[in-house]
Amino acid sequence: MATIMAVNTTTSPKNSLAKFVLSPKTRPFKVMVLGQSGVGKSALVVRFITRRFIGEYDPNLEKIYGFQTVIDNEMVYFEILDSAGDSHESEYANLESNIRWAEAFILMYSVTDKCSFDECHRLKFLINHNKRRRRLTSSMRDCVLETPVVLVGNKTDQIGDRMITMEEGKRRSKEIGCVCFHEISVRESIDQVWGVFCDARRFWRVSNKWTRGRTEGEIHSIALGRPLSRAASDATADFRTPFCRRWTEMELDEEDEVTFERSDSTSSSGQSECSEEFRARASTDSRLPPRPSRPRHPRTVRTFAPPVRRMSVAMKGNNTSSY
Ligand SMILES: Nc1nc2c(ncn2[C@@H]2O[C@H](COP(=O)(O)OP(=O)(O)OP(=O)(O)O)[C@@H](O)[C@H]2O)c(=O)[nH]1
Repeated sequence: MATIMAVNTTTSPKNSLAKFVLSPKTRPFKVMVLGQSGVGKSALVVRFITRRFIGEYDPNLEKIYGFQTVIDNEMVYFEILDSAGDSHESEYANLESNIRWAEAFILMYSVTDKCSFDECHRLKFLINHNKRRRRLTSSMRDCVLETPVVLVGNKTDQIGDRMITMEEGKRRSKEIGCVCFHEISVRESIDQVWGVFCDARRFWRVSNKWTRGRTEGEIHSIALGRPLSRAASDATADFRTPFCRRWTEMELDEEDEVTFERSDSTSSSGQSECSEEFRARASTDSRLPPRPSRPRHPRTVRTFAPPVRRMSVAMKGNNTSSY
C-alpha cells in the first residue's frame, strides 16, 4: 500500500496533501514531469500519489511532491517535480536548473492537442542539452544510456477529440530518443499511471546499476527481461510484468522492422499499415508509407557497345553536339 511520505513544496501546494519530512538518510529518486500547460501533469502526479483523479488544479504552480512506495520489491522515495506548463523566457533558467536537478523525466502531451505534441520535441532537446553538459563533468563517462525520458500521451478517453494517433506517438518517441512510450488516460486508469512511474524508475535503475561496460543493446535486453547473465536478469525480472501496455525503444525498433517487411509484401496493393484515420487532421510530419523495395542501381541491359566518338581537330571546343 502506497503512503505519502513527504511533500516538499517550492511554492504552496495546490491541494490538501499534508507536509512530511524525509529522513536525511533517504536518497530520493528525483522525477520531473514536464509538458505543455493543460496536458494533465498535476492530474498524473496527484493520481499516482493519492489514487484519485482531481478535475481542476491551480495552473502554473510548480511544486515537488514526496512519496514513498514499493516498486519491484524495493522501497522507493520519489521526489516528483510537477513543473509549470507555460515557461516564459524569464523562467528559462529555472526550467534548465530543474532539468539538471532531475534523474528521470516524464514528458507529457495530450493526444487531443497537437501543439502539446510538438512541444515535446523542444523539451526533449532541452533535456538532452542540460543532461549532456552535466554528464561530461561527472564520473559517469561510460554510461551509455541517456537520462531516462518516458514519453506519455494522455487523455485517450477523449476519443472523439483525438488528434495524435498512437502510431505517431510511437514514432515520435523513437525519433526523439525516449526510453519508452505510454498512452494513458489519467482519468480512467490508475494502473496506466502507475505503469509510467514504474518504468521511469526501472529504466533509471537499469541505467545506473548495469550500464558500466555494457553495450546499448545489452541494456535494452536487460530492460526487456531477456536473459543476458544471472546478475542482469536479477535486475530485470519485474520488467516482464508491466502494469499496462507500453513500448520501449527496442520494441519500437522491432515493430519498425516487422512493419517494413509487411509493407514490402503489401506494397503491390498500395496498402500502408499506418492508420490514416487522423492523419489528415493531425499529421506532424510529411512521411509517406514506405515504398516498395527495388534494387538501387537497376542493371542496364546493353545489347551493343556504345559507339566511340572521335572528334576531329576542327570539332574540338565545339559543344553543339547532336549526339
Ligand atoms: N478527459 C481527461 N481530462 C484530463 C485527463 N487528465 C487531466 N485532465 C484534465 O485536463 C485539465 C488540465 O489538467 P492539469 O493536471 O491541470 O494539467 P497541467 O499539465 O498540470 O497544467 P498546468 O498546471 O497549467 O501546467 C484538467 O481539467 C484535468 O481535469 C484525462 O486523462 N482525461
